[in-house]
Amino acid sequence: MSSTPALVFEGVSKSYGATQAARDLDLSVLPGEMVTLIGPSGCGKSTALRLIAGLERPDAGRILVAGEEVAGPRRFVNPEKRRVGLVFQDHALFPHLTVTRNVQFGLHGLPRAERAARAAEVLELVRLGHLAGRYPHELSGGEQQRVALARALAPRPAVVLLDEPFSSLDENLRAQVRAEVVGVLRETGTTAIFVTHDQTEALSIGDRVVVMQGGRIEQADTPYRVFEQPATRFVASFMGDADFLRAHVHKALLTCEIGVVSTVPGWASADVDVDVVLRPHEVAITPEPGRNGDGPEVVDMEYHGAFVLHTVRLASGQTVRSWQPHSVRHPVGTPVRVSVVAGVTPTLLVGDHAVTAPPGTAS
Ligand SMILES: Nc1ncnc2c1ncn2[C@@H]1O[C@H](COP(=O)(O)OP(=O)(O)OP(=O)(O)O)[C@@H](O)[C@H]1O
Repeated sequence: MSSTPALVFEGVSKSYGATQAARDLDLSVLPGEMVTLIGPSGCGKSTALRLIAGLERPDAGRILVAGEEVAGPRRFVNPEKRRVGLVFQDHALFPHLTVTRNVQFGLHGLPRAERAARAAEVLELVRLGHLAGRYPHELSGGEQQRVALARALAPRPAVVLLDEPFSSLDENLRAQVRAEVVGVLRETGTTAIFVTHDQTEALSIGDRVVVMQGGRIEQADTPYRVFEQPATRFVASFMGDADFLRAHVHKALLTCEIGVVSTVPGWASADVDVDVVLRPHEVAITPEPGRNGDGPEVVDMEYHGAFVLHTVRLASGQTVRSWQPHSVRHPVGTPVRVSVVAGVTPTLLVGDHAVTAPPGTAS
């Protein structure tokens, strides 16, 4: 496999009037890599896709697809000339064309026999060969999405862009179609950029997750690091539930309102205030029946089926959340002791940024 990146963004910016939809984006995507793009509404995900597809021109920076500059200060390659395939949320199939003709649509440069052969090949790949003669309205939503994928793959693009491809499908179908689409992309070693609103989807299908906010990339990292070592306060709160407690590190011990949280190796000479990020699965609670005085107390219990989310109010008034297995249900009002699950190394923040070394030293 070539080591030339399938896609490169170099300092790419794009504004619409006063709105900076993409700010100085840098990203390099390897061939075969699957990248998920996530962030709140309006953070610039679609703009990033539109820039790659050539539906927008960057104001600054360069974009390369498979080593070829497709957008830059002196160059702009039209969408149809880029080696980029598109799959949208609403499938965007031509209603008056059969499945085969829809798939052949992107292959106009080829001789007729080759077009037919390639369309048949990609329809087999998405396991829809038997439905080649049908029209889009004769297909289920999941089948339509597989046709859209076949059409995007037919011209052998260097990158396939998928803009919320599963969001119009109902929840049960979504998991199945997602598995099929991801399977085909993996099987064919296709480089793919997925835009999604769904944190679990972003973490489960991405080799890398790119978290955006306000037109910027906050973190581009493996799913594990994005979740377990968020780079910023925003990433910590956006990718999963998180509570933030004021804390202090002294003599390499991290303490906060709930007591000693963990040791912080390498911080022996530090004496600093930080915020500690606690996720509900990292917080343990133990009932203290009959305890007197003010202390942590369950103020909410939400049953989620396999797990029960307990919200606990600490003496300071701040709340933390704790996931418990489904059989553990501490009713509202239960006095509890709160601690951090053994072995957890929580993320520490100074201001809005995660720190791995005491402030003022090289991290
Ligand atoms: N054609 C346009 N003209 C003016 N402003 C635009 C245009 N397209 C996007 N924007 C603005 O640019 C910002 C980024 O929009 P974009 O569609 O990229 O966000 P998004 O992350 O894809 O949002 P969503 O998740 O809601 O689809 C938003 O503030 C949006 O209002």
